[in-house]
This record gives sequence, structure tokens and C-alpha cells, in this order.
Amino acid sequence: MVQSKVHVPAEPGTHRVAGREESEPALIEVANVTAGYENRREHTRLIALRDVSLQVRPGEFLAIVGPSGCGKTTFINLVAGFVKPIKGTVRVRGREVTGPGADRAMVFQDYALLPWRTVERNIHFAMENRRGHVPKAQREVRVARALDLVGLTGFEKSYPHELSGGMRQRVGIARALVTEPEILLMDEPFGAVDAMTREAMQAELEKIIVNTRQTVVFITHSIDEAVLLADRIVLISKRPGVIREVIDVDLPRPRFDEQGDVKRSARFGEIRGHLWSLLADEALGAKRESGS
Ligand SMILES: Nc1ncnc2c1ncn2[C@@H]1O[C@H](COP(=O)(O)OP(=O)(O)OP(=O)(O)O)[C@@H](O)[C@H]1O
Repeated sequence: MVQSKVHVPAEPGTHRVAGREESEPALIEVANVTAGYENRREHTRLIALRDVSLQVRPGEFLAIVGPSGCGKTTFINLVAGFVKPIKGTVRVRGREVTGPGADRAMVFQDYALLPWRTVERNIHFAMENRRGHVPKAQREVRVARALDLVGLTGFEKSYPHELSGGMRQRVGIARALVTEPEILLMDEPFGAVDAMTREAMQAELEKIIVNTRQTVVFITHSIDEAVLLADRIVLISKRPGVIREVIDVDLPRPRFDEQGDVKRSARFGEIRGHLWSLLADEALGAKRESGS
């Protein structure tokens, strides 16, 4: 495995968010994982990730970036329990992941809402399919709280087709939050919304996780989004994916304010520039290999 940790020196006065110190035991532990997909018809196997090891601390916001097809979704699906490793182990709180569980919830890029259900019924749906019965009164309270967190109070009776893309994605986030999972897995959640909505949703997500203190694994194709949201950024190189670099983002929080100070800071520019050059290098490497 190629795993280096670049040291982009920290600015004096910046600090880590409480509860995210290096010494804390890992919440998610991915150890020497190789994962891929069988093609039964052709008796072949595609290796998507090779010998990946990574630990995520409780309350940490981890962003995953890398070229298309490098295995980002495969990584998140391993943690979700949708994909099983060929080699290695994935553990959450020390217990091996053998399938999906109530401690993890996924937010998908395409919202994955049920069109025939109202907003509140879509959110209830997440609790209907969980082991461990939540009493009805408590379910109502949880739905109201999740809607409040994503700023959708008042839209309980609306149907998905009556909402904008950004609002639909907020329903997707509320549906993940309502089960009160320890870990939020987000696969390019803002990829389908316009730039303005995306910024607003990034700010909202930061507020939510400050409130809930959830651990987040977040896939994005946007360098700015990764730097704005993450405590650490993992760069996966082209297939078969290996971890090329892990970057600490030591920008102070909250990172979203009316003046947009963080985005204008020299430190933001430094980290962004570093990530850009790594990704450009990946893209050039892929071009060289394909001979174009
Ligand atoms: N269900 C599947 N069956 C077969 N191959 C798959 C399957 N899912 C993914 N792959 C392959 O595994 C590799 C990694 O895919 P993955 O979706 O994890 O990449 P990604 O980094 O998330 O890509 P993107 O950024 O384009 O979403 C790709 O070559 C893809 O074609």
C-alpha cells in the first residue's frame, strides 16, 4: 500500500475540533482490504481497491477524492456492509462488518426517495426497515427533529416531485439522520444540485454534524468541497485503487460564515493547491498509460 501523510505545515492558532484528536481509538478500521467484483459469465475478477488500510476516528469528517472509477464508492460500500472484502477486514467499534447495520446510514447522490410517499413517510421508511422497534410517538418526534435539522419543517406532506433537487437531497439526509446512526456515509451527495444550493447545503451539513457529532465518510469530486468540509482528505489513486495520500485539513471551524473567510484564507489555498496538483498528476498518469 502506498500511504503517505503529507505535512502541509499548520498555521499558528488553528486547532482541531474537540473529540477528533489522533489519540482516540478508531471508530472505523479498514485493514489491508482488497475488494472487487466477479464477472461470473467471463470468469474474471476486477480489483477495485488493493490493500487499503485506514482508520476513522469518532466525530471525524473524512472526505474521499480520486479519479472516476478508482474505488471510492466501493470503499463506502465496504463500510456500509454492501460489499464484502476479498481480503482484509472492515471493523466498526472493533466489530467486523458483515452487512448493513443501524450504526451506519447512507445518503445517495440520486436521493433514492420513494415517489409515492410524502416527505414524512419517506423519512419514516428508514425506521420501518430497522431492527429494534421505535415506539410511534418517538418516531414522530425523531422525524420532526430530522426535518428541523435539514430545514424542511412545513414540507411534511409534500411529495418528492413537488420539491427542488436540493430539497430532495435534504430529505435524503433527514432519512439518514432519523435512525440516529453513529456514521453517515455520503456518496457524492451534492453532485446533482446547482452551485448555490451546493454551498448552502455544505454549510447546513457542517451545522448538522456540529450538533449531532456524527462521524462522516463523504465522497466528492469537488476539491473545494473536500477542503471546506473535511478534517482529513484521502486521495485514492486510479484503479486498482490504493491510498496515495492522506491530507490533514487544519482549518478552524465553523468554516462557513457570511464573509467566506475560510475560502479566502492562505491556508485554504495551500491545501487546495496541493490537492489539485496531486489530482492533476493522477489524471496525467492515466492519460500517459492510455497513450492519449
Ligand atoms: N457492481 C459492480 N460490478 C462490477 N464492477 C463494478 C461494480 N461496481 C463498481 N465496479 C467497478 O469497480 C471500479 C470502481 O468503481 P467505484 O464505483 O467504486 O469507483 P468510483 O471511484 O466511485 O467511481 P466514480 O467516481 O466514477 O463514481 C470501476 O472500475 C467500476 O467499473
